[in-house]
Amino acid sequence: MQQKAPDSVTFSPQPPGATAALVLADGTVFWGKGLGATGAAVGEVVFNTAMTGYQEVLTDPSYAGQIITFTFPHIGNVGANLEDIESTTPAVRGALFRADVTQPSNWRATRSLDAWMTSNGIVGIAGIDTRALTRRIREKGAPNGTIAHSPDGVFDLEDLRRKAADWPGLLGMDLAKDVTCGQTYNWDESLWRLGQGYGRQESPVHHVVAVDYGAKRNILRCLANSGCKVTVVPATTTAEEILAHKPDGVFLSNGPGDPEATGVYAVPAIQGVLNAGLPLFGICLGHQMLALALGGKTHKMDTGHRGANHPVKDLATGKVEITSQNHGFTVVEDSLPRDVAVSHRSLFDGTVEGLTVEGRPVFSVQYHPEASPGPQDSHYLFDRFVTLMAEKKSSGT
Ligand SMILES: NC(=O)CC[C@H](N)C(=O)O
Repeated sequence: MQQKAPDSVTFSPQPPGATAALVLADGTVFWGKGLGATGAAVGEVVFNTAMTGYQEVLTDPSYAGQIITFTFPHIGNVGANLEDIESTTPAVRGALFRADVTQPSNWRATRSLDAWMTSNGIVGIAGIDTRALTRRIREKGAPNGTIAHSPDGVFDLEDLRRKAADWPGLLGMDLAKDVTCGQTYNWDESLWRLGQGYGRQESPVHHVVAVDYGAKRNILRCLANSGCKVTVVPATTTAEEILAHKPDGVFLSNGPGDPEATGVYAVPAIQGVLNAGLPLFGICLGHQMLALALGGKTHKMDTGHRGANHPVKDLATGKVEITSQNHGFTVVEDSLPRDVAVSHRSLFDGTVEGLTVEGRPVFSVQYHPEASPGPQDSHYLFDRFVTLMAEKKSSGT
């Protein structure tokens, strides 16, 4: 959310030993101890309530343009490894922690979180009053802020404040273009992991084209493990190019930024795929852009959903799933055309969490059935997609 810069600000005094600061657009300063990369980065300050999986969270490309406040106080205890990553190049702008990051204690750790953040260019602060910051985000919405780590303890607070105030904010921002893949490739787990054929499907049954708006790896892995050959294509791929791969189904990935902004080029492609009658499955940004392609609207939430314990009701079965979430935009229910039904709903705030389309093999969810991190209650959705592809094939249409 863009904040208007106040005319003059009195900054809170720098405590002795403070080597990092989060400076919000309105001049509020949270002081702490720097870790990870040095320097400054601007972004929207959000919070995530997950108690585990910090490395997956920090590497989720959907966090491009955002600084994450971890509400769970002890982050970094199991260090960092080469496997628990959702992308190779983290897009997050910074990370805020309550407790100091200690030396890792875990057999899988190859380095400390601090060292891993440094080598990945992520600026961090420990010792932040994350409760106060989270309450502020809940009360006033996600502010724009600058995170700065300066080992010599020298800060130009007004410059940092102005950077935050001048940043245009996520509304209207297309960030998928920054995190999508540069070229088409086939998902192959063995390319990503050491060790032979880990999770590999020897004879995939269906061919899925996955449009990468900032896809988390575990989504591609879940598709592959459900029996799919997965061809990953860049965000700007047209409908004709997608259809030229002769897929059995098309998947629309998660991703950062404003769905309307990315939708400028993604929606025409999605509409082309819809017109071809192919089975289609969307997650998070993919869900939001599917809604746009069907004629609906999205809007920015006051407080987004970021965590690993969000209850969602499946309206068809009445079952409640505990879900992993990370989104700041949502589909406007009233904007949906008559043939589009809400299939899932958040039990936190009643917002739309899933869509189905009457008479078409098309569905989407706002949350993350691939978890990473989080519970796997919603994994059945990958099977649902596979079933739609199988039915389409056997109907011969
Ligand atoms: N995880 C996602 O795909 C996020 C979608 C979108 N950028 C949002 O914040 O709502």
